[in-house]
Amino acid sequence: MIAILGAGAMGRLWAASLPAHETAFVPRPGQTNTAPVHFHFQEVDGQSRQVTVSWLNAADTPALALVTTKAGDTLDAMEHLTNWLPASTPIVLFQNGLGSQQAVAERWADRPVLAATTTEGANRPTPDQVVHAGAGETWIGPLTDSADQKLYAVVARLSVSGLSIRPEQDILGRLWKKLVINAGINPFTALLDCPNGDMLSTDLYLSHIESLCTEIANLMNAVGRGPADPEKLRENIEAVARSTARNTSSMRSDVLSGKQTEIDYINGYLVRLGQSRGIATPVNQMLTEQVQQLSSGEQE
Ligand SMILES: NC(=O)C1=CN([C@@H]2O[C@H](COP(=O)(O)OP(=O)(O)OC[C@H]3O[C@@H](n4cnc5c(N)ncnc54)[C@H](OP(=O)(O)O)[C@@H]3O)[C@@H](O)[C@H]2O)C=CC1
Ligand SMILES: CC(C)(CO)C(=O)C(=O)O
Repeated sequence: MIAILGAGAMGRLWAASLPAHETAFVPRPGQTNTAPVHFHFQEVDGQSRQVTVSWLNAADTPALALVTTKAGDTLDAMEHLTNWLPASTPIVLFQNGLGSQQAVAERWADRPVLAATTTEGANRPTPDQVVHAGAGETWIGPLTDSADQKLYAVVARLSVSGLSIRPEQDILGRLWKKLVINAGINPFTALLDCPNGDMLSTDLYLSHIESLCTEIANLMNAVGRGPADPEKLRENIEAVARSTARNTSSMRSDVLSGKQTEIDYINGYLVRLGQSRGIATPVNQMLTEQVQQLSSGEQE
């Protein structure tokens, strides 16, 4: 049995892709409605099928747990999850950005905690519909000592889904690469309310991207994630913006649907890191504050 904490787009993608009856969603504390969850799942090729997923019950002892909550919900949600899980059960964190993964790994340092970064794309146009919008790759790697020996078994277990999964010893390195892309695309597209490709020609983007990349490179070099060259970071950001030109970024999508964004774990993480290292991050700070205002409805 694989427990999935977070029955949103990503959690449902995994539930639909793994063998039927092998997964169960973890209920929230005090949740009374434990009727199975039914939803329509649309595959990448456009075919649809009905999926049914049960809720975990007290008698279940999951062999693996996937945590597919948003970054900001993860630490609280994990408190509840760990009551259900044997101490040896591997836990895989799927959050974007950085900060939440390290917080979980520190809090549960004795448990096998792993992190994943994925380029799979899933969305939920209506509550009972999930669309697998794009096939990608998922990289999984250990965050705690006891996760090391579980890595290959976890990858094998999840590969049954048919999704492309690979082991990655330096998962924090991969998360950093994704963080750079998200930090350079997500806040601009949310503030400009535009698809990824359209930000590239805007004044907001053009007047800040050079300084943003310099701030990120300074941080990467300071924390041993270098050598990082601002010009190269910019090229990587722009290559992804062009290859996903018509996409709505997850941050723009969160703002449009009135959800909490993950800005605090993307540019906000970089601001906190800068504060702890004495490195100035004014552009990251400005973007973080503006997106926070946007999603709290304070912006005019
Ligand atoms: N969707 C995608 O294509 C991708 C997503 N990711 C990352 O995966 C993570 C999840 O994303 P996504 O699935 O899109 O987000 P969603 O908002 O669709 O799903 C998150 C789910 O977690 C639930 N949740 C929150 N708190 C708890 C809790 N305490 N206990 C149980 N469930 C809880 C939410 O419930 P409720 O809605 O009721 O609040 C929601 O159903 C994010 O970090 C995202 O960046 C990464 C790459 C691609
Ligand atoms: C790469 C990018 C920017 C694609 O939209 C993404 O990961 C996101 O939207 O969060």
